[in-house]
Amino acid sequence: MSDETTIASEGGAAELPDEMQRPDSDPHLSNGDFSGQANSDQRLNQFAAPKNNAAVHPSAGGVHSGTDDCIELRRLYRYFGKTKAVHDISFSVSRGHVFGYIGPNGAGKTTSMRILSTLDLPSYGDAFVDGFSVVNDPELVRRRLGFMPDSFGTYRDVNCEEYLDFFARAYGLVGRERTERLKWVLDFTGTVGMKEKPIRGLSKGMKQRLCLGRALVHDPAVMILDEPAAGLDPRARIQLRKMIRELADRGKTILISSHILTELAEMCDAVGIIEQGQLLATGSVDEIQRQRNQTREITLRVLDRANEAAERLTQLQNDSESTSHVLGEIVIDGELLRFGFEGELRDQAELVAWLVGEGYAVAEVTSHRKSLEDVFLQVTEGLVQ
Ligand SMILES: Nc1ncnc2c1ncn2[C@@H]1O[C@H](COP(=O)(O)OP(=O)(O)OP(=O)(O)O)[C@@H](O)[C@H]1O
Repeated sequence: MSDETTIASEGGAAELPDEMQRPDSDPHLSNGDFSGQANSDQRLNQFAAPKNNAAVHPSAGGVHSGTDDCIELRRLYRYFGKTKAVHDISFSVSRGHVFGYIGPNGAGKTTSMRILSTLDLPSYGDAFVDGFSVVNDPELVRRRLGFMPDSFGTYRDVNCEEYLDFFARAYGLVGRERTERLKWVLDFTGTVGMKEKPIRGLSKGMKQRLCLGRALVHDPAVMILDEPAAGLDPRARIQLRKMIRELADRGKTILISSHILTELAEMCDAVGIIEQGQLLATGSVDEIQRQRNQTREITLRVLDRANEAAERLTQLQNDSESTSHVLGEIVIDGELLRFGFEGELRDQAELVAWLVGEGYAVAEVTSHRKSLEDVFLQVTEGLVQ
């Protein structure tokens, strides 16, 4: 996680080529309105401008992408001196989808999320939230976005309800609308029972719920969640996962970073794997697994003559040069034969049929692709800048 207070002093983009330089500023110091600065930089316009098929958003008077992409990163760069925290990242997330952002420590996840949340500016490129540019329309972005940072703020002495009420007021909610919204948020996040508790007395899981509530209080279209499950116990993680899926089913678009890869695999419609500021792979978990890894792990339970069956399989692999599948080394564990298998499901079915045809009693077949965790380890190299 980056330190918010260091942005202004360390925000140079020294390594970027001249034509890609953007004058830096601290968005906090500029009172959140840096659209003037961005507009004055003509070099930004090629990326801040709408796509060819873009339409003008009628109500807000700004620019809408005209597509169903609710989050879009377009050739995004963020350098801190020599550190390429984000280097030419582009991807988009469709409305109502959950996108998992996976990467090792220091990969650039928080940096990109902070840019999307208008807490930092890109060195080059742009990002769009519900069609609005974080560079040119940060105010419009903020109204559509709920950000859950990976650390809680410092409001320790207020209680949970006062905390949520403060943010609801800050977003301009008044009267019955505010009361009803707060009630919904407390209900949805399961924080009703602790609404009068001071924040300093909350456990980690309770704080995470409250933080999610804060991000939801103005009913944003887009949610950016930076490692929301960090430090939660298994039950709380399952509950959080359900909440996130439910929010997506209600039409919210969600970008979520996590180190708990199996969790992301279950919850996300698509994932992006990032390392050293670069996007190494993107797509649905299934697509990435298929692209990166044709290998399935197969386990067969062969009754009576497992050793002999293993020998015949190895012989078959060595003899037939023309087969479309490849068998890895076979590990024998009693009745179980385990091996990697590169090929289609149909090839696998044919292999099992052949064994049965040869008279072996194949009692069980299990086959699965490598997990997201395996693919992650295969794609990334564990490099740190
Ligand atoms: N304000 C800053 N000043 C200088 N360097 C920074 C700053 N913020 C981030 N960095 C650097 O940018 C790189 C990416 O950091 P970032 O926090 O985005 O990674 P991350 O993927 O979120 O990591 P983690 O999973 O550990 O939170 C790191 O090398 C980090 O040291």
